[in-house]
Formats: sequence, C-alpha cells, structure tokens
Amino acid sequence: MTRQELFEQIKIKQSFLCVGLDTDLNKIPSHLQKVADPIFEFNKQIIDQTADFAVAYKPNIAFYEALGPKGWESLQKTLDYIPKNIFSIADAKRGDIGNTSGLYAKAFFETMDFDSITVAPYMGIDSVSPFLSYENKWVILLALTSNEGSLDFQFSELKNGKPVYQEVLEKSSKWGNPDNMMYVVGATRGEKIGEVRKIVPEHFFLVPGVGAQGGSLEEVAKYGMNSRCGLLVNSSRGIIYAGKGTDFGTEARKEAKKLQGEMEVLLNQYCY
Ligand SMILES: O=c1ccn([C@@H]2O[C@H](COP(=O)(O)O)[C@@H](O)[C@H]2O)c(=O)[nH]1
Repeated sequence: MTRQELFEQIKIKQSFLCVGLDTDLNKIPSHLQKVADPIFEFNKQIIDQTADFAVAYKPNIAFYEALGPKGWESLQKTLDYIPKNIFSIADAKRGDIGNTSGLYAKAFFETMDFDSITVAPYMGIDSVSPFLSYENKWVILLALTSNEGSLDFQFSELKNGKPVYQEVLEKSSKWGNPDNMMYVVGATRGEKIGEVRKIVPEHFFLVPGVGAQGGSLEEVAKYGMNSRCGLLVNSSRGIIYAGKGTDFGTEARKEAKKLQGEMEVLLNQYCY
C-alpha cells in the first residue's frame, strides 16, 4: 500500500486506528477452543467487527510463531482475510546481517504479503536496507518504544550529546524516506513524541501503548499529528479482549468505534 492510499483510507474512515491481533490461545473465549483453528476464527470475527473503523491490522508475530507450524498457518489465513485496502503490519521486530535480513524480508514481503514489518535499528544500515528494496513495502523502525526498558538505552547520551533515539531517527531517515519508512513511537512517551515529530516531520509513526499500557490518545495527537495525520495508533488487548465470552466480537466493535470517534474529533482539531 502506498502513502497516498493510506492517507485516503484515514480520510475516508476518519480514523487512524490500528487493531493489534495479539491473539493468545489462552485468552480466547472457550466456545472457540473447539473449532479447527481457534486463532483464525477469533481473528476473523475481530476483523469482521472492526474493519469499518480500522486502517491497519498488526498481528504480533510472537503470538503465532509460539504455536509452531499451526500458528504460521493461522497467521497466513489471517493475513489473507485482512481486506486489501487495510494496511497490514507484521510486528516481528527483525533485523540481522544483510543476507539474513534479506531472507526475513522475503519471508514477510514475498512468501507472506505483508505491507510492512517492524525492524530493530541496532545492527545498522545493512540490517535494514534489504527490507527497503521492495516497492510499496514499508519498514517500521523502532525509535522510542513504549516499555519501561526503553530507558536503558534509548535515552542514553552519545558523545555528540544526542540521545540514542535521536541519532537513530536522524541517521535512519536518510536510509529510507517517508514513502517507505515509519517509526515506532510509544504512546507512553508524552511530549517526547513532539521532539520526534520535529526530527521527522513527514514520516508516519506507529504508536503502540494506548489502552492496556495507559498512553493518552489526546497527547499522541497533540504532539505527534502532522497536517496529513501521520499516525497509526495501535490498541491490541484493549480491543480484542474487551469481551470475554460469545460477545467478544461486538465488544471489540464497541471499543474500536469508541476510539474511531475520538480520532475523528482529533483529526478535525489538529489536521483537516
Ligand atoms: O514500543 C512498543 C513496540 C511494540 N509494542 C507492541 O504493540 C502491541 C501493544 O499491545 P497492547 O495490548 O495494546 O498494549 C504489542 O503487540 C506490543 O508487543 C509495544 O507495545 N510497544
């Protein structure tokens, strides 16, 4: 999917919601445990109920690969079920020496047909560039993550006085461009999001951390939105586990609709 197509979807749906498909076999309702592929059946119903409000879906690969071949099969079926006008994100956090990264890129962009993949920047340009050689595919690079441990390295000051996350942004923004690179910026980082926005004014941010991790959607929009939105805000557990029983789909829909309503207000306030 191109940047222009993503802008259009955001405008049509008045939403920048990414639904996280962090589907845990131990958390899905008991009535689904008996079907042949509980993970896919759960995802299918979540997608059916939330597709009106979502511009992206983000399966976190850990939840699938933990189940072995069956998990990969559920992932492929889920990806095939995501409507083509909705952006797909493999949250896989890959990155290795060049030839290995090349095969990760092949796995997620060719063998599977994801629009994008999350990549860790730690190993530098040759670990990231193989993912950037695909047309209309995206790297979503970890910049400022939402977890506590982000304080361990990302804010450390380099000899040039810059924090590591800033160096990551400045350097990596020259490897790709706003048409093939996005950044992960955690919703829990508050006004720091504004500092990131100053460094990369045009790039999309994938923002996890609203919902279960307590980040504020209002703050994210206030500090992170640009004139064409530039945000994909993810919620996983807050949506997919909103209901615990046979109502899980309709409860997920309510939660997604609520977030979309809030996003519509914010788009009109800061963007359009
Ligand atoms: O900095 C990061 C990077 C990735 N994630 C992932 O996003 C979702 C968040 O799930 P919630 O249930 O909405 O908290 C999950 O897949 C994480 O692995 C992140 O949280 N922070």
